[in-house]
Amino acid sequence: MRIVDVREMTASIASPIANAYIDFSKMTCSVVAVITDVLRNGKPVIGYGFNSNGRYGAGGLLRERFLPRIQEAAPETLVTDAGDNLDPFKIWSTLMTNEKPGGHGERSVAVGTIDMAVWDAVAKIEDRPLYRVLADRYRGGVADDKVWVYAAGGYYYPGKDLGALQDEMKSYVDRGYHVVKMKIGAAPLDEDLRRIDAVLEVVGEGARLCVDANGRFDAATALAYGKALKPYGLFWYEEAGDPLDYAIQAELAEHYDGSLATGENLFSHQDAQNLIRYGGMRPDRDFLQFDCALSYGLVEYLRTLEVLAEHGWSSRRVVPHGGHQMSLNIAAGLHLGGNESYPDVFRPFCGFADGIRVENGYVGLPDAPGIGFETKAELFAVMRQLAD
Ligand SMILES: O=C([O-])CC(=O)C(=O)O
Ligand SMILES: [Mg+2]
Repeated sequence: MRIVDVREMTASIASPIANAYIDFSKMTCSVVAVITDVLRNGKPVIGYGFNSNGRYGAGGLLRERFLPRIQEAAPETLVTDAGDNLDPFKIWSTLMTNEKPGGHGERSVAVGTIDMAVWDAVAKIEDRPLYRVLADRYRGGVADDKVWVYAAGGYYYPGKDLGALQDEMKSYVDRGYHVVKMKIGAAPLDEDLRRIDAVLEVVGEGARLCVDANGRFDAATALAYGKALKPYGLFWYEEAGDPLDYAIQAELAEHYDGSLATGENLFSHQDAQNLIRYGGMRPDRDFLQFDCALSYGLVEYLRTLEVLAEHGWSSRRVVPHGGHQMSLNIAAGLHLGGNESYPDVFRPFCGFADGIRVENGYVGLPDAPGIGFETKAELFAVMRQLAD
């Protein structure tokens, strides 16, 4: 078998929401299709991927550098030795030819998007859901049949008052979520505390709420928030300082004894290792949020999980950013702790299979081959444009 074409396009995920660092008024997302010559029901098997959210589409990198490397490679160098399926590891090495180490920048987004499409194709060619493929390859055949998810939202947007924030959070609880997440850091501390109090009126105890500062705070502000948040007993306090400032993270961990979470803006296993070495993260209570789509894909994620294991971290402490079906498959197949979910924001690149409801904070996965994009009509309507 072989790859016959790789295509990309840029889709908009613009909306008026804002976190403490950016608004999403111009946010875009790359979508990639890997088209193979394998036929199912007379149609070619196509793998799809997209680049999660928070980093813009990587169309320039894809068109100028990464897709040509696949197109120019001898087809037999991209498949398994038996020649019966794509080999994500060989494709990854081809993509990374003549790339220096370090300074990971956003090429990791381009590679992560292609990697997602490759794994979708691999599982479709095996005619099985990706999480089952992963469990067989890496976890002795045992997949989790449901994944813990939390509802991420609570953004700032023009005209949004406390009542609207409460309505939003109540609707997540009504839809089966047990834990919700809201943004902090775009307002002064006292106003954020009023927002937190308002959300807790709706969701109940602090253990059902995460807060996310999106890397906005300097050390003093991170600590001041930490002090004010402590009595709430929150589920976690996320990305307080700059994601690459491990000293802030470590200092916060010394003073804040509740759970911390970070990692969505770390894009390689080396960066993950630096966080573990220097960021003061505690394997008994903290959470790691690396997002494969932003960080060189699942091939690299496997290396990241290995590094974590070497440092004594359980894969159950990993709860990826991004709320996408790829991470949901990885969570179920590789025994992560859960996955983010965006019930409402980033449409249509949010949410999971149509018709599978969240129950008591857990969501199941469809039995469809691949990642399951075809089970999410609104998203697949965008992706399939690349097939025509
Ligand atoms: O607002 C964003 O950039 C998304 C984010 O941090 C999250 O989902 O944790
Ligand atoms: Mg975040």
